[in-house]
Amino acid sequence: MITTSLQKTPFAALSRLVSGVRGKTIIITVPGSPKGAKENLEAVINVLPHAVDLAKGGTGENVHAQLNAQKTNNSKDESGHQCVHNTKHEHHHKHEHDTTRSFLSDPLSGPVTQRQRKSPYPMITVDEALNIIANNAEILGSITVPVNENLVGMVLAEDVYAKEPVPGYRASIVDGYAVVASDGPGIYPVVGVSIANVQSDAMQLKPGQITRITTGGPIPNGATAVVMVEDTSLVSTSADGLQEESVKIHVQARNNEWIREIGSDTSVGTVIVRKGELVTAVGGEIGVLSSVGVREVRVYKRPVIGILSTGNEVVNHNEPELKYGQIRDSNRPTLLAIGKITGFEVKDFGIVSDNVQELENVLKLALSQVDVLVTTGGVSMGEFDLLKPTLERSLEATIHFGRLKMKPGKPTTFATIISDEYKKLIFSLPGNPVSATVTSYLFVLPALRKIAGYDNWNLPIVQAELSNNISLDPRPEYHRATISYDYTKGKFLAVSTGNQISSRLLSMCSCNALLKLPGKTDQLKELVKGTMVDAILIGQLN
Ligand SMILES: Nc1nc2c(c(=O)[nH]1)N[C@H]1C(S)=C(S)[C@@H](COP(=O)(O)OP(=O)(O)OC[C@H]3O[C@@H](n4cnc5c(N)ncnc54)[C@H](O)[C@@H]3O)O[C@H]1N2
Ligand code: MOO
Ligand SMILES: [Mg+2]
Repeated sequence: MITTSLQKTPFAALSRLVSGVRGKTIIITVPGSPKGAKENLEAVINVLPHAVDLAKGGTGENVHAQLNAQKTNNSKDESGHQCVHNTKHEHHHKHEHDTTRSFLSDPLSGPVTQRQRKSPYPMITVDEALNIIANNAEILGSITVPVNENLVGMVLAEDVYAKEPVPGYRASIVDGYAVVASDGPGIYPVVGVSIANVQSDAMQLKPGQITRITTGGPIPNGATAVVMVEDTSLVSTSADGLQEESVKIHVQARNNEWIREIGSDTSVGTVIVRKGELVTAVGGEIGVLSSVGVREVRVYKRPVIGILSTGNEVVNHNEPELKYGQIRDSNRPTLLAIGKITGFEVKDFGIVSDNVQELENVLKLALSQVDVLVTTGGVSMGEFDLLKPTLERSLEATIHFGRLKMKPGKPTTFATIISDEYKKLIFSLPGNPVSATVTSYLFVLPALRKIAGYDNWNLPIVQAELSNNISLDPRPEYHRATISYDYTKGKFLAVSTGNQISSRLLSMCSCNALLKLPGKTDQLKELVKGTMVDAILIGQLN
């Protein structure tokens, strides 16, 4: 079965087909895919009568006789095993068992002549891909965490209410004098001082009296307003001249003027943050939670992301010198930075060579430690592009898609694997640096946001006007641009970052938006300056 499959794809060498005999029963395992199952079964179906005969304890002579009669071509290998070649099978080349064994030990030595020449993955649209990802990205559960600056980027797993009122006591909004408003303007004795500080109890104020008060100071019982110090004048002092004895109030205070009532900023029971809302870096959520005495909140667990680069030619970016054919790893530093800045915990799994065993080992190690694994490189049609077969065959991952109708990012691959009861997501992004970066924003980030519990996990989109003509690509393009708001025009303007080839990382520099451009048609070959397009915001507006 493997020999036949190898003529269709070198990945057959990764297959773990097992056949054997238990008692008198022949057991043959075939791959799960209908196509693979059919091909493999067809490869052995003609020898089954012979095998069954032998398994039943027969000599095989009957079958030999039949097969000979059918002019089936038999040959014998050195070990004496029968090797039956199906007459229907056409041999375009000589294949020997030694070669087969070497395929098995190292698929990379499989003959390139037998590689697949068409991708077996259907090309689906970006929207279809996003739907598939959304259906697989699940919340990981929730944890209780303290309220502090580390809460930024987390999403609430519960509605949180104010436990205490703010302010907790009637407080002055200004520096001045607490008065009984109905007393009106006039000269009054200063009977006390209420500064913003701990106090044993509220002071008492009777009509005809005033107290000095500072901003935030507790309003004495009986006071109904505060008059600003600017609206008063000193009349008399204590004998030593250090204290105010009486003060003239120049204005008519209104009832409750300059007083913050208990709970007037935040009343008990107010919803501060709702389930599904993000604690932003703007600070409001953390500030309010702190102000009302909420010391802990329940938030969704944030996914831990693993990042690795693949490729024999890829070396650490800080390598002092490059050998001929080597390339510095720009994908890993980029993706680590994106993961970190968007608020997720990232783990670095380094650079993995294009070797099935090494890939399998590192992928397994990474998947034991992370919720989402992001790899770059090795997903297209080259004979060293091993991610897809390794994921499917060595890790038993389910590949949901392996080719997208988009530029950059065509070979973007998405797989899942059930591990530790959780469904883990694997994004195998294309190796081209721009493709890896763009697809990490378009696919990985929304998935992370959905797992982290965001109500709205999609990236924001605004409309922007093209500042240049742009020729369209046959595939819908995610064109890198810098957008900024033009106040005179009252709209966003988009300036292309130049040559958009997927290897040119400079096109990502100063880019804050991905323009969604349609694929080229006979009717529409370019978008002209002035056209309004959707711009997916991936960076800050400056
Ligand atoms: N016959 C076909 N060839 C290619 C197709 C296709 O459909 N048919 N697709 C092309 C497209 S589109 C892309 S995108 C790339 C994707 O390639 P892979 O994901 O297989 O990535 P590699 O082959 O490993 O590398 C591609 C390119 O990127 C460089 N690279 C890889 N990793 C890094 C890194 N960490 N840092 C910097 N640069 C990296 C690598 O050296 C290659 O130049 O396939 C096309 N081919
Ligand atoms: O789709 Mo590839 O990502 O153009 O370069
Ligand atoms: Mg490749």
